[in-house]
Amino acid sequence: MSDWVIDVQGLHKHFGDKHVVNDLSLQVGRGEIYGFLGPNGSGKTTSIRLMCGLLTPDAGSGRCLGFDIRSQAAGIKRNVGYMTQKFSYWDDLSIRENLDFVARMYQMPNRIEVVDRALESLGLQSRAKQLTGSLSGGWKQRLALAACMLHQPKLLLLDEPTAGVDPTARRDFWEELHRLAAQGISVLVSTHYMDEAERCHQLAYIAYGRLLTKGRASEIIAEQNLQTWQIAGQGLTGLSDQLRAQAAIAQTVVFGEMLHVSGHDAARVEACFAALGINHVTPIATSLEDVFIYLMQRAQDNFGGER
Ligand SMILES: Nc1ncnc2c1ncn2[C@@H]1O[C@H](COP(=O)(O)OP(=O)(O)OP(=O)(O)O)[C@@H](O)[C@H]1O
Repeated sequence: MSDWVIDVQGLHKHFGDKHVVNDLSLQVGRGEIYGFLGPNGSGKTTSIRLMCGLLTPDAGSGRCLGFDIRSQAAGIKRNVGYMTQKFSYWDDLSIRENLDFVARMYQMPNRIEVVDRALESLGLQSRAKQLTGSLSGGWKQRLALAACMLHQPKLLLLDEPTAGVDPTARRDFWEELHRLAAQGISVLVSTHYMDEAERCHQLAYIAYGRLLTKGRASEIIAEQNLQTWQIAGQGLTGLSDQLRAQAAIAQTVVFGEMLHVSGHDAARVEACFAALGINHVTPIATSLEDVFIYLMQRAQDNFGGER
């Protein structure tokens, strides 16, 4: 048996004539936090569902927690913790009742004890009787995480777990994920947040159903071989358009009062700056966000019309 917690090859899934997942191969190791990124509708949720046996692939094969994703889906479902994109607990049940419901679903013999332990680790014992609907977004996400950990899964599949949650609550949530990873639990997590992507051990970027790149953040950045400069100031949109029209400029992105300009050939990019009389330019490290914007743009150019 392979050491991978997730090991899938060549997965394909169509919905009607839409090719939603196109040749996905992915491996996730023990204790690894694996980030799954990509624009809306790129196939992240569908991929997660294929990997945990909730959907059957049209083609491809693989294992999750050692179970075959096609023939042993029930085993996977019993052994993973899956946090769906939408909060899926009952607002009009108390916190304890929601946790107890999940413990019943997993037919846990020692329900009261398990729920008590979860409440304690959440620091919510004193609020156990509070209606779940009255919790803040951040607390709801922590409750959802605790609920999908009740049966002590070795793998968590988290679909945009922190969407719409404030930065402090997101930070707390990620600290918890790292604590779990340090205990050997693997996490596959989809996100749109760059700071979260940077906190993952491994990343995969998917667009139009295809995996465009995977690896550590530093490897993904290095692989694109982009050099980046920053221009500070006002009225950067006009300058951005002007620069983007130059063949040597691969990409320009405005971040508030900063413009990031990227290209593959430093001498040619600097020649553009000189020709346009731009002299307040600082070379900076290319960020993960620069690279993802670049990959997305190229994906649109390459196969944007296919789906
Ligand atoms: N059950 C379904 N039937 C038909 N089409 C579907 C179904 N589920 C997803 N799709 C379509 O498949 C595509 C990929 O959807 P998916 O939810 O996997 O993307 P995603 O990357 O998770 O998006 P987001 O970031 O918005 O959550 C979308 O075009 C979506 O409308």
